[in-house]
Amino acid sequence: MWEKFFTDFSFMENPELSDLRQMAKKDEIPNRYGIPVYHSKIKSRSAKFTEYHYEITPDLETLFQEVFQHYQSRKWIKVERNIGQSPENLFRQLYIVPSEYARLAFMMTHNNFDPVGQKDPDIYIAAFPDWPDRRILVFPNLHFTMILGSDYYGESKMAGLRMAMHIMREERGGIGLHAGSKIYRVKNAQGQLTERGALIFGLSGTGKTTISVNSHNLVAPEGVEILQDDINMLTTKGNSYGTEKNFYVKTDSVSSTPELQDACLAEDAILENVYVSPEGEIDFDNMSISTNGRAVINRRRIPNTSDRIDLPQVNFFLFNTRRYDIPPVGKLTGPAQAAAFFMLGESTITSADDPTRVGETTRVVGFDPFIINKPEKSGNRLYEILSNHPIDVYIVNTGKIGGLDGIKITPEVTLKIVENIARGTIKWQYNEDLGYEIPVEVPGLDLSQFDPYKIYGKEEYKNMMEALRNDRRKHLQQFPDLYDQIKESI
Ligand SMILES: Nc1ncnc2c1ncn2[C@@H]1O[C@H](COP(=O)(O)OP(=O)(O)O)[C@@H](O)[C@H]1O
Ligand SMILES: C=C(OP(=O)(O)O)C(=O)O
Repeated sequence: MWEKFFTDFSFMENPELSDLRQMAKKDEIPNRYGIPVYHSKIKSRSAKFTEYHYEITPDLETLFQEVFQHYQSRKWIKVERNIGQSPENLFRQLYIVPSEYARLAFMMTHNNFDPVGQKDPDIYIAAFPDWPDRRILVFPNLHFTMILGSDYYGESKMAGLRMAMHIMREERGGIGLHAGSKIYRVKNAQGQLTERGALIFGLSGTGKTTISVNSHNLVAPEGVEILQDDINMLTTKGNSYGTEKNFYVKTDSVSSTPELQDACLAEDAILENVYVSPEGEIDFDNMSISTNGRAVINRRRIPNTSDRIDLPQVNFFLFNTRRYDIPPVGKLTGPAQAAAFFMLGESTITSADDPTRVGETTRVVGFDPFIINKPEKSGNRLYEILSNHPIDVYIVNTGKIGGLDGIKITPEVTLKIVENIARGTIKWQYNEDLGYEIPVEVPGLDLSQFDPYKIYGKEEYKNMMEALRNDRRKHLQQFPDLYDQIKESI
């Protein structure tokens, strides 16, 4: 019966962007830039209200009927878009939403690719933003997501990408990753120009976008190419397909990220839950509407982008981790340890997650809150890919060292480290206490102020790391299908 949502309502099909903006005009907050700004009722993803269903029970069938009847007389918009650009790996997505919520259809249309070519839908999303109960129902086997009671665009966007990542793992032999992508064209230690592809992982607020869009002030013939900032599809061949035509960035970092500023105030930006003053000024740093202000921006307005979004070869991963007890960077020992750190998904809670719990440790498999089920399957797939391709994996600490009031590892320090990773110019040494390599020397940087042994003392730090590694091993025991292969590496 769920299919009826996509066939039996009265639809306006694939309206033009300009028509969608017109239809959403009633929701716009006027501003001096004349760009669309909307304030939604729900301002972040409803993770606690997200349910996964593998069969349609009589209760769900009744819910479908009730919802269908309630919305039957409404006018609807149907948006057909592509996730991904390569004919070899794209996903056709059907999205329906009542026409009162044209702003959501507007953002979805802007964010994704035109549906070139004939193709049956791979992904179905039906949004009922004004249903009185909030429930996000995910049906992995049907490739269908039903959004009840949320008008936050991120819920609709991630419904599509969450399902695409699942299909990638279950049906296409690869793995969907919560990671941005970029290409470095840099001189290595021998002075030769090399091209290195990077995937940048991290939970919300840990610097994925900051690192993904940065130019590192490289000068031609050196340079970067910015590909994606959120979701990538890694294949067993070691290449990675991008997913989004444009970016849906958090606007709290716009003021400190010059690469994003123009794009966020351009005529083709769409802002969500960003503050507008009574005089019509847009203020990204004013969090009174939400700490989760967002913008769909034209990716091509970010310097160093091109039309391509796919990464031909992945050479290294960055696991962004915001912690208070590890050095600014570490190099993992090999595929088993990389798979272990992927399963650990270690970080601390940032203000993007919950401003009242900043600093608490958290672990999310794959640094990815969008894995639907069987996380070990993702870990095993990654292990397999890393075992067959020489991909180096680095832990990048974008937090502080020495506790909540400790020494801040600034974006400048992190960006210099990442540049040197790309060049291959860091001198590494194995550290017994951490169980992986840490830098002895990073050209152009003095990392001595971040030395944990100076901050904590030799004995105390050794004990702290021993406790952490024991805790990691204990945590990983919940993944028995992978544990035996990775336990020695921790
Ligand atoms: N060492 C660091 N590396 C990267 N970002 C940092 C660092 N320290 C602080 N930040 C700040 O943290 C925020 C990270 O936000 P963002 O890059 O949007 O994260 P994400 O894309 O992972 O959600 C930015 O405001 C950035 O300036
Ligand atoms: C859209 C979301 O995902 P991300 O933070 O990865 O952009 C979200 O979590 O609301």
